Amino acid sequence: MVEAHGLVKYFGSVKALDNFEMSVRKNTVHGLVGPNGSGKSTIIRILSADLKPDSGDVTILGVPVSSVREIRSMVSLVPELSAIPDRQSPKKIFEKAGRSARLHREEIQYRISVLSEILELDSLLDRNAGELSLGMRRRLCLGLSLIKDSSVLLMDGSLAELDPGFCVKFMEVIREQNDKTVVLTANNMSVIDRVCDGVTIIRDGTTLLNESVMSIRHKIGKPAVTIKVSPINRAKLEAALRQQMYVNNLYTGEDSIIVEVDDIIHIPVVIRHAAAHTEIYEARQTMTGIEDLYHTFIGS
Ligand SMILES: Nc1ncnc2c1ncn2[C@@H]1O[C@H](COP(=O)(O)OP(=O)(O)OP(=O)(O)O)[C@@H](O)[C@H]1O
Repeated sequence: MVEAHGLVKYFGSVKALDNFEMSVRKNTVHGLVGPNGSGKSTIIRILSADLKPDSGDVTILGVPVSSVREIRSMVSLVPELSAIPDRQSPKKIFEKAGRSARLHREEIQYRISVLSEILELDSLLDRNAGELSLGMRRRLCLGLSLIKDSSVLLMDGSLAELDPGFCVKFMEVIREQNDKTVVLTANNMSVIDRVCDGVTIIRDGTTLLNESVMSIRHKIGKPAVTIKVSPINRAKLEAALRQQMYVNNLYTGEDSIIVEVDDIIHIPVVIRHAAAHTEIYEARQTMTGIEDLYHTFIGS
């Protein structure tokens, strides 16, 4: 549905995206997670046809992002908080957004009533937006992206300051509509674990993992060992481990490897195997889970 392949983007001499890859399935909520400065906003800007990549292919529902007009009609970017005027009421702000989306008056009023109920803003519609709490202004931003009926919602940090219970409920409403795909960015895995169907982990503009959250969850609870190893012979070690019957999965981070095994008794065997190939700096028994994977990948 959203496909990004071999994306490269420079800002002057800064390489913000370096061969970035991402696949997002239709009608899913997909998280893009990575440390500060890893390239998340750059990707969101490219997906919203606000920024051109230097090279690579990006399509949304088969349409290349270079078809700016078509992409903008399919995609809605949740506005930043700074786009909310303090001295106008949420109702007026919604009405203005509805008119910009060329909706009829009745349609605008209908959408305001539906959205304000979903966003629990009904009792605040006539207040000045500047008097609303931060979370309520965030909800208003989400509502503004929903006033027109777009197939793709892009949320760049838009769930910050929102309580987790609301985020889960909100995404359920989006899922029930059966025709919306969400790409959201986050700096931590808790939001991904709660609301996403798929996740892409990015570091330094490069994709480290693109997988469904379900398949990651299936791995939770499986015994694993995280080993920090010397780079010498590391590739050979990884190839050798992949050959072992007792190794279920192997994830490679910058300086460590997570080896998921079928039974806890195989953990010492993995460590012996690793020691035969290269120097081990640290070995820690873990259970594979979303948080573990993330920290291994980004090296924190
Ligand atoms: N307009 C710009 N001009 C110059 N450099 C930029 C510009 N936009 C982004 N960058 C650089 O590109 C890299 C990626 O930035 P980006 O904003 O995409 O990261 P991010 O993952 O969204 O970060 P954060 O989590 O802090 O919001 C950074 O090194 C950043 O300094």
